[in-house]
Amino acid sequence: MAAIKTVGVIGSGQMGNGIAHVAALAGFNVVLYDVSADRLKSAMATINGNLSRQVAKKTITEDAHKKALTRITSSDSLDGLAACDLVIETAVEKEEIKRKIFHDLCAVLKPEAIIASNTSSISITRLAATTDRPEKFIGIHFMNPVPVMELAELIRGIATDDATFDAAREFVTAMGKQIAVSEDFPAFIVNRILLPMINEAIYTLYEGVGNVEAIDAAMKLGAHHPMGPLELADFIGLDTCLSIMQVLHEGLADSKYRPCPLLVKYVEAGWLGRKSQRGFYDYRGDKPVPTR
Ligand SMILES: CC(=O)CC(=O)SCCNC(=O)CCNC(=O)[C@H](O)C(C)(C)COP(=O)(O)OP(=O)(O)OC[C@H]1O[C@@H](n2cnc3c(N)ncnc32)[C@H](O)[C@@H]1OP(=O)(O)O
Ligand SMILES: NC(=O)C1=CN([C@@H]2O[C@H](COP(=O)(O)OP(=O)(O)OC[C@H]3O[C@@H](n4cnc5c(N)ncnc54)[C@H](OP(=O)(O)O)[C@@H]3O)[C@@H](O)[C@H]2O)C=CC1
Repeated sequence: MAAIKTVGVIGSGQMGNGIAHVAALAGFNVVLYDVSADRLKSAMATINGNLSRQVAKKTITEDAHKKALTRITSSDSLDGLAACDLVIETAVEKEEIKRKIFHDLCAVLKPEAIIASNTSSISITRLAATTDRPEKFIGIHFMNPVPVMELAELIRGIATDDATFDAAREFVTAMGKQIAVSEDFPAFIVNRILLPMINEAIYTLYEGVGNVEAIDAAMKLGAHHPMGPLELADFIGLDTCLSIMQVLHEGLADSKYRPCPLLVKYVEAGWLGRKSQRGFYDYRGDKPVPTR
């Protein structure tokens, strides 16, 4: 299989801009695609800001910052991804949206290109089956924030071939990440363990066992988690948390994965966490304020 030089990233939200950032720093050419030009503009500003933060902390040089930015181009048309060797899909965690993206992508992408999904939970085999190349389809699950977290999970679908797996492993290693290989089960490894813990924290709040501050302090100070579970839920995005719990609940058919009704209500209200400035904390002021 030819070496990966140009990487497409679909979706320029927090994961898409993080993957584009780290791939460009690692020397890959990146084409960042999103449906809205405004979204792309704000993603490029975020990448620039995060690179500047690394320069200020002296973890990269100003020259590396400048070169990384020149390697990223943005496109609000899928045609912009035609020449990519690898395309990583990082759009919202909704299966029907991802299926439509893969259908449209296959029409423009060169036949030898690899397609990856950064999905947090959805079956790689099922997503692969919506493409014209299931053997060249793989799950590459980066963690948030991508520039900081050391891990990416690699998930083969039933049809993924060895050449695709090896190329994905080489790419992730070149990005400076460690790999954990997961079988294709709902939510893979990290989220199979992490999300039920977050969902339980929301039940703990729902049942009045503790308030937001007490629950987060308990897990930060009592279990040395870097963020409390409710702060982390806001950081991940409550829509994404709910989608992952729904995939676990439906995929494993066990009531222990039932999404907490309070999580459902927050998502229905459009309170999605940091990205909408309101979740278990209110982010509209100088510092986050617990809401319960
Ligand atoms: C849902 C899924 O599908 C899978 C997932 O990703 S689950 C989520 C997994 N992620 C986690 O669990 C994150 C838990 N939280 C943490 O590890 C830490 O709170 C944190 C690393 C995010 C921030 O750490 P902190 O000490 O509070 O903040 P801070 O000192 O400002 O930052 C530490 C580093 O992270 C960087 N950073 C923080 N937030 C960042 C962001 N959003 N983007 C890029 N870089 C960021 C900082 O630049 C800093 O870098 P250096 O160490 O090189 O100086
Ligand atoms: N958040 C996390 O901690 C992690 C998330 N993931 C996974 O990564 C993916 C993205 O998550 P995240 O970055 O947090 O989500 P965000 O909501 O931050 O970003 C999603 C982006 O996708 C865009 N989008 C929506 N529909 C389309 C489409 N049809 N084509 C292209 N782009 C589209 C959205 O645009 P708009 O807002 O305009 O709709 C938005 O810019 C999900 O599958 C999630 O499960 C994986 C690891 C960690």
